[in-house]
Amino acid sequence: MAPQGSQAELEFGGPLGAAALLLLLPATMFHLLLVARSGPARLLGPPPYLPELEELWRPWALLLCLTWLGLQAALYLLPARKVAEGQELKDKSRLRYPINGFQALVLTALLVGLGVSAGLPLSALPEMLLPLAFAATLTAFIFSLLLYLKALVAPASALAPGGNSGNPIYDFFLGRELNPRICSFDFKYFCELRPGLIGWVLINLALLMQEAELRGSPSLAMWLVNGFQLLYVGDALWHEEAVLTTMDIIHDGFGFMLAFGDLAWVPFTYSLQAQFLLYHPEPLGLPLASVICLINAVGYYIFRGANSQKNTFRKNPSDPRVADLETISTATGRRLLVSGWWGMVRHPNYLGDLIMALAWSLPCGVSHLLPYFYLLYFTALLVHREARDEQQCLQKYGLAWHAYCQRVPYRIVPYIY
Ligand SMILES: NC(=O)C1=CN([C@@H]2O[C@H](COP(=O)(O)OP(=O)(O)OC[C@H]3O[C@@H](n4cnc5c(N)ncnc54)[C@H](OP(=O)(O)O)[C@@H]3O)[C@@H](O)[C@H]2O)C=CC1
Ligand SMILES: CC(C)=CCC[C@@H](C)[C@H]1CC=C2C3=C(CC[C@@]21C)[C@@]1(C)CC[C@H](O)C(C)(C)[C@@H]1CC3
Repeated sequence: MAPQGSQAELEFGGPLGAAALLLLLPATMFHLLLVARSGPARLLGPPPYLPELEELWRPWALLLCLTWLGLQAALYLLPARKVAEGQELKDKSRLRYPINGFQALVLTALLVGLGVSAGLPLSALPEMLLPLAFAATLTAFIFSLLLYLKALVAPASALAPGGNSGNPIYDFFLGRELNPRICSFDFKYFCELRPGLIGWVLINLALLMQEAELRGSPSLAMWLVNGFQLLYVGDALWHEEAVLTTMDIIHDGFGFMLAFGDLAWVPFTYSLQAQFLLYHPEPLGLPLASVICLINAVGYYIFRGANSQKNTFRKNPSDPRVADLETISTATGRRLLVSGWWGMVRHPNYLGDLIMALAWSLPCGVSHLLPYFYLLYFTALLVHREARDEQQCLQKYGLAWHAYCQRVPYRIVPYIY
């Protein structure tokens, strides 16, 4: 049986914060979906109208959602080019994970291509976003409830460091079990990278196709947003193994926050720029488009460089690509990089990610705040995430972390933050 009432410090404002987020996150998502299609598209104003339950709840939407999850689960179960080992767990064991996410993306693209050429009306998807988002939210709620119940019978060694406070709302939100699995099927790893991320680019593509139907061809702004975000998703799946060292996989339990985040929030709010462009076309000239591409390329260069440098170093510190970098030792035996990307700021990967977020919004112009929602939300998420990670690193590395902070004083943006 799981121990109750763990003494770990509560995050996200404790049970009250978790209860507020349980309501606020879905409400924000529906607000964004409604506002994006409204004429004024005012992020901060009231929604244009409140939809009736009949507009949200459609059994076919739930069926479509479950079919999508089933398809992605089937692709996950296909033979993988590689099986990777995760970080060492409390009981000293390591879990094994299939590396076939990019293969799932390519196979999904082939299936969708075949479907479209056989008459599948993909461009009708944008009209279905509201009921689909409702179905995805419902799925995430029910799924999180099942995960919570599953954790009741999990051994103590399988529980996450947070998410086991004894308060049911807080634990339901944060997630109790670290790596919930049935046989070798890992629910958190599966959800983190596949249905939501691939769903996001599919929604983007449907918006691009509908724009082509409405206006004769997709706009340059729509091409850029689709291209940038496809690069981001393709990159995540290509470097799938790197997700095994992220905070979500190593530290966070699998509860409502990640289930809703992965299955509903990512596909329906990360596609906001493309949604906005469908209803609010933005003329974009080649010179400005080139500058925006350059900004995205700089962001991607920093993001990929920093993430790959850390992953290479964590996998094999004597790899020639990182062997010359300066490091400091810690009492745990693990070393910390203090030169290269990780000597510039303490989270260079967040900096690159934020620069890309700016490039995704710029094609939408500056007439509305709405397309900049992702940048604002993401800044808040990463600042909060950075603080959580600092806390965890301080616990892990103690004095060595202090030394690293002295050596590299800025967190995300050099000389600013
Ligand atoms: N698009 C989105 O919505 C989101 C994207 N992201 C992206 O996901 C990626 C992963 O982010 P996240 O999991 O938060 O964190 P990181 O990948 O930055 O991992 C943090 C960990 O890296 C290790 N580390 C920190 N400093 C050093 C150092 N100097 N040398 C060596 N190791 C170090 C520590 O773990 P240890 O020492 O134990 O290895 C630390 O806990 C980022 O690129 C982020 O931008 C994140 C959230 C949302
Ligand atoms: C507001 C809310 C619902 C919070 C939940 C946060 C999640 C949406 C994000 C937490 C960490 C994430 C990561 C990615 C997507 C968003 C979530 C799930 C990620 C898969 C995006 C692609 C990147 O390349 C990545 C693999 C590094 C990244 C990992 C973290």
